[in-house]
Formats: sequence, C-alpha cells, structure tokens
Amino acid sequence: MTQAPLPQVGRTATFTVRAPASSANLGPGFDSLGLSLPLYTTLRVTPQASTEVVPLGHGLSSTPANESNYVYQAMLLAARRAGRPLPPARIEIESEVPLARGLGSSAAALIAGIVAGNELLGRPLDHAAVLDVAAREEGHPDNVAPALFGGIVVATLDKLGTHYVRLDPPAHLGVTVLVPDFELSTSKARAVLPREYSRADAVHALSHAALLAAALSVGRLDLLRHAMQDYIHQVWRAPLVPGLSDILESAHEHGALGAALSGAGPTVLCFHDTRSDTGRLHTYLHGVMTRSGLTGQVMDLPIDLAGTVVACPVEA
Ligand SMILES: Nc1ncnc2c1ncn2[C@@H]1O[C@H](COP(=O)(O)OP(=O)(O)O)[C@@H](O)[C@H]1O
Ligand SMILES: N[C@@H](CCOP(=O)(O)O)C(=O)O
Repeated sequence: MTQAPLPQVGRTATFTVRAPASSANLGPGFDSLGLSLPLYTTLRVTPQASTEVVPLGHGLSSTPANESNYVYQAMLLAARRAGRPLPPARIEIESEVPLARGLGSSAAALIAGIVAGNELLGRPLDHAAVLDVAAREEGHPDNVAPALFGGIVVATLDKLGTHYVRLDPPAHLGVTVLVPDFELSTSKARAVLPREYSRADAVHALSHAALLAAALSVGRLDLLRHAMQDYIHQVWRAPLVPGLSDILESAHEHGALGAALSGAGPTVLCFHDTRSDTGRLHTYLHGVMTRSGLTGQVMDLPIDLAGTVVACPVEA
C-alpha cells in the first residue's frame, strides 16, 4: 500500500483512494488465498461541512447516493475502530470493478472506504488494523488482503486476529479472466456450500492449498494445475456457473497453467505464462461461453502490485 504524506490533524484538502479488484480462493485456498488485479475502485474525498455520497458512472447506478452506501458504511467502520466521529466530506465513487462477478468489488469498496475514513481521521489505524477491520466485516480476508497490499496474499482470520504473508507474483505469471455478463452475489454462492466436510475433503483442501502457496512462492508454475484442484467450493458452485466444469477440466489443453472459479464467481480465472501467446486460450474460452449460452468478456491482466494507493491531486 502507498500513502501520500499526511497533514498533522487528518486531511483538510481533497485526496483520492484507489483500491484494486481481487480474485480470491485460486481453487483450494478457500477464504485464505487471493491476488490483486488492475481494475480499480477510486474515491475522491473532499472534506467539507456536510456529508455527500456521489456514485458516478453506469456501473454504480444501482448503489445508493446517501450514507447507506457501502463505501460510506466502510468509512464509519474506520471511525468506530478509532473511537472517533467521522469528519464530514464529499465522497465521489467510481469503479471499474464489475459488481457481483467474483472480482472483489465489495472488498475494493470496503478497503477504499476504511482507508479513506482513516485518512480523514488523521490515520489512527495502522495497516494491520485496517486489514483486521476489513476482514472482520467481510468475514474472510482473501479479497481484502490483496486489495490492500497488492500481489498475492495468503491470509488467515480467527479470534486472535488477521495474519498474512504477501508474495510478489512469480516471474511470467499472467492472469486471463472470463467475466460473464451476469451477476452472482457472494452471499448466494456461499449459501450453496455444505456446512460440514469429510476428513478426506479437509486433507485434500489443506494439502493442495499448502502446495499452491508454496508453488506460488517459489515460482513452480508447473505445479499450478495440480495444486489448484479443489473440492471445497467449486463443485457446489458449478451449477450456478455454466461452463465452469468444462474450463476446470480442459483449460490446460488450451494453454492455461491452471484454472479456478474467481471468488464466488461467476468470473473464471486462468493462469497463463506471459511468454506464450494467449490467443488459443481466448478462442477456447469464447467457445465455452458460446456453448454455454453466455456472453461476457475475456481479458488478459497482469497482477497488480501496488494494492491501495492514497494520493493528493496536484490542484488540491
Ligand atoms: N463501489 C461500490 N460502491 C457501493 N457499493 C458497492 C461497490 N462495489 C460493490 N458494492 C456492493 O457490493 C455488492 C457486490 O458484492 P458481492 O456480492 O460480494 O460481489 P463481489 O464479488 O463483486 O464482491 C454490490 O451489489 C454492492 O452492493
Ligand atoms: N472466499 C470467498 C470469496 C468471495 O469473493 P467475491 O469476489 O466473489 O466476493 C468465497 O468464495 O465465498
């Protein structure tokens, strides 16, 4: 995370907060592994005498232009953790992150809001506290941690707090996402999961998540396909995401290093080697969409390294 220098008593002039999208789980790392992607939610915050919440652009037309907005509620969380009232401000919100697609739009809004609230208050919360407030609110740290720190993050949340390790992505690791044109709320996609798992499923999940984290940390791209196997969530969510089973089974035959449902879906993530052409993978993913009766976008993206960035526009 990058922060512009702070005046002594919080911010009195306009500042911006930019938080990235994220892809959580990466297969078996359910609720614990995620990476940051360069699509951004940006807040422009101007301290003034009263509060105004202004969502901008078509993508946010369904979000409220008042204090019930999730971004403003996130700002209040920072104030509550700091034990201080939130100073009033005009908050303009823009987002490139499509809502309810499994790309962490809610995590980007949450992190951006908490960081903006913290700035208005004079930064009483350190990075660990910002992460902890966000992880507790979201209920899992796998989107909010990469949204805050960038890169690839392995994180845990329990009653002792939120703990994490941030990894720089291995060389030559690129991401291709298939983003369908339909929404799937995270709460709906969590509701289909079983409450209990067998010991065999637990051992499968923890061994593959551990292998995946180790492979990502030492750059063993050859292990990704095997390590990304998962029976904790994808199999249950597959009926909600047409084409997912096909991609999990066959994407490696079309140039993917591994594939997973992105977060709770419906976006699907494939890893690719940035030294190879992804044309074959794109053709395959478009074919899956056509066969599944879907429309959507296929995009190659690098992994975002910066995480959340606070800046002061020159004119401020
Ligand atoms: N920039 C934003 N401003 C306000 N609310 C937002 C914003 N981004 C996301 N949200 C809220 O989060 C919801 C989507 O969250 P969720 O179902 O968890 O999906 P996602 O996978 O995109 O995080 C939206 O319907 C909206 O209520
Ligand atoms: N681990 C969570 C991740 C949800 O991510 P989102 O981007 O869909 O909000 C889950 O799988 O439910």
